[in-house]
Parts: sequence; structure tokens; C-alpha cells
Amino acid sequence: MSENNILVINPGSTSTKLALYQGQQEVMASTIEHSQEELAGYENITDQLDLRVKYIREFLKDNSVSIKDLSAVVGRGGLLKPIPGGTYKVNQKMLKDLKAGLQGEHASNLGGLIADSLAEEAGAKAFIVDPVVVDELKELARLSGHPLFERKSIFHALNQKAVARNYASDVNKDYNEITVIVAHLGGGISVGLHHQGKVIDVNNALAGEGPYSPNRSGGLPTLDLANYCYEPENDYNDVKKKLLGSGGVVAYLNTNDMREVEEKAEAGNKEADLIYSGMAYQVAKEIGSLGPIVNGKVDAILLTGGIAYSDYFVDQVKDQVGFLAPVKVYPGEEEMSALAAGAVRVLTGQEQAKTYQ
Ligand SMILES: Nc1ncnc2c1ncn2[C@@H]1O[C@H](COP(=O)(O)OP(=O)(O)OP(=O)(O)O)[C@@H](O)[C@H]1O
Ligand SMILES: CCCC(=O)O
Repeated sequence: MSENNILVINPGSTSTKLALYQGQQEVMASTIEHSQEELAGYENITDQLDLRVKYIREFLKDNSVSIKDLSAVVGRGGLLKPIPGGTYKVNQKMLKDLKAGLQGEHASNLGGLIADSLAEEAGAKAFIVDPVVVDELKELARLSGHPLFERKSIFHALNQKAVARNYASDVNKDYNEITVIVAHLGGGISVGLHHQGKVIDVNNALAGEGPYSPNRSGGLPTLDLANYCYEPENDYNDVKKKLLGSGGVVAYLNTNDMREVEEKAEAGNKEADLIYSGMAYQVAKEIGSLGPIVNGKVDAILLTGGIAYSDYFVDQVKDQVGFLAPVKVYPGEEEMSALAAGAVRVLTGQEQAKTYQ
């Protein structure tokens, strides 16, 4: 086997995506689906470590891949401390913070843990790349409006950075030379301003900021929310679920499948059209809010994520923000290749792995 055999692991809330890369070339890939019943018995997400590792071992065995042939295992990184973007070696401090769920529970907390567990046996290197806590915010962006609540950077850093790098390469520039606004349009939505290689402002996709999404509420009227929280019949978990998981489109229309919503809207269902268009309106507004930070000097607006497959949605956003900069569409997500690319940059010496402290 070639020197750079990289096993890529992307744990999601209901699936584990895995792929074997040789350098940047995908050799094989699979998605292991985890049913609700299967995961129901686990109190914390990180308790699922052994289960997920077991499936990955089966995948390797079924495909006659010896674990000893791996040179690196790279996982999607989780809710660690806020850190700058890049490729990080998995170390003891990171493992401790992932296990403790330092900034909360998230499926990607398993990424570093799985990478460590398999890499140890393989005698390989374990990495995470651009975890959801990548924090490169400019100082002004940290202010919320009250000192008790500092704004944090938690977003789809891996895919946003991958798409921005792809755009940079399409225009023969380095990522550090471009200024782009990237809107990741998935189950959650984050919209980030990438400037000189850093995401200097972005809505926190796990804290009720920004546009509503298929299953998150985004920003809500704050005082109304506070009043709701103080209603005796509402408890913390209920409210949290309303913000993250069963907010947004699913709260209005009872589905988080935007293809279904679009079909209804196109068939003349006014409510479906209103809610779908409302999400496009909020995405456009969020994009527009970032332009002034760089005095309107934006090279391009990049739309990515599952919803970017939809012309119906994309056209509405384009129509609203096209005046600011050209809009380019990168549908779907590039997380697996972005993880492999992060490992390759380190294995080939283009970049030094960072140390999590
Ligand atoms: N062709 C399409 N047209 C419209 N919406 C689509 C299409 N394909 C997928 N989607 C929608 O995209 C959303 C899922 O996007 P994606 O797969 O990027 O998100 P995820 O990985 O589940 O969540 P996240 O991106 O927040 O991590 C779903 O709401 C899905 O219905
Ligand atoms: C915050 C980025 C990841 C997610 O949407 O869960």
C-alpha cells in the first residue's frame, strides 16, 4: 500500500461516514447508518465510541484493509476550546476535553476519540481538521450587546473552509488572498466572512444566532424567548429542543426535508412557499450583514450544503445578494475530502500539525 493511506471518519448524529484515501484520492467510502433504537441506550454521545469503532473495524475487514497499513486516521473535530483553523494532532488534552464535552454534546466529539483509538493500534498518526469550534473572530465580532454573553464561533468550519479553498484554487489564488462570504445551507445554517485566511465573523450555528434552518430556529426575539422560558410548564430541555433540533422549518411545516417543502411550494402550497422563502430571505439578510465589515469588498458569495442543490432556493438568495458580489454554488458538502486534505497537508510537510493546548 502507498505511504499515505488515510482513514477518514465523520461521525454524525445518525450516521458514521468513513472513507479510505490514498493521498487526496478516495479509494473506498461507506456510510454506516445508526438507527434511533440502536443509539437510544447511550446516555452521552461519546459513550457510543466502542459501537462506532466496531463498525469501522468491520468495514476495514470486509474490504481487506489491514489497520496496520494506515499512515493516519483523521476525524471531524468536536466541541473543544475555541481554536484557530488547521490540522491538529490528537493529544491527551484533546481526548480529555472531547470526553468531557467541554462545550457540549455533539456527534463530532467522537471524531478525535475514534481517530485516536484506531490510530493507536495502527501505529499511525491521529488528526482532527477544522473542528466546529474554529474561532478566528475579530475582536469587534465577539460583542453581543451584554458582557454576560460573549459571541462564540461555532459553525460548519470544515466545509466552509474547504469550499473557500476550492474557490481560491478556481481563481488561481491562495485562500489567504481572497475575501468571500460562505453560506453553509444544511440541517443547520452558518454564514461566515472569510478574509485573509480567517473566518472573522460568523453566526454561531449552535446558539440560536443567524437564519432559521431546516431544524434550528436561528435568532429569536430575545425577550419573548425569556418570557417563554419562565412559563412554569416549559423546562430547559424543551426550550433547547425548540431552538436546536425541532425549530426552524420543521416547527412551521413538520418536516426537515427541503425537497418535500419545495415540491409543495411549487405545487402552489402558499405556507410551504412562505416558510421556504422566509429561510432564503434570512440567509440573504445574513449574507448582506457581513458585507460592510470589509467595506463591501467581497470577491464572491459561495453557497454550499444540501439546500444549495435547490435552484428554487438558490435563485431567491442570488436575486437578493447578487448586487454585492458574484454568487457561486458548491452544492453538498466536502467534509470527507477536506479531512483527507488536512491530513495530506501535514503528512507531506506543506503544513505543520498544530498542538491543542
Ligand atoms: N436537492 C435538494 N433540494 C433541496 N433541499 C435539499 C436537496 N438535497 C438535500 N436537501 C436538504 O438539505 C438538508 C441537509 O443538508 P446537509 O446534508 O448539508 O445537512 P446535514 O449534513 O444533515 O446537516 P449540517 O449541514 O447542519 O451538518 C436537508 O434539509 C435536505 O432536505
Ligand atoms: C455547528 C456546526 C455543526 C452542526 O451544525 O451541527
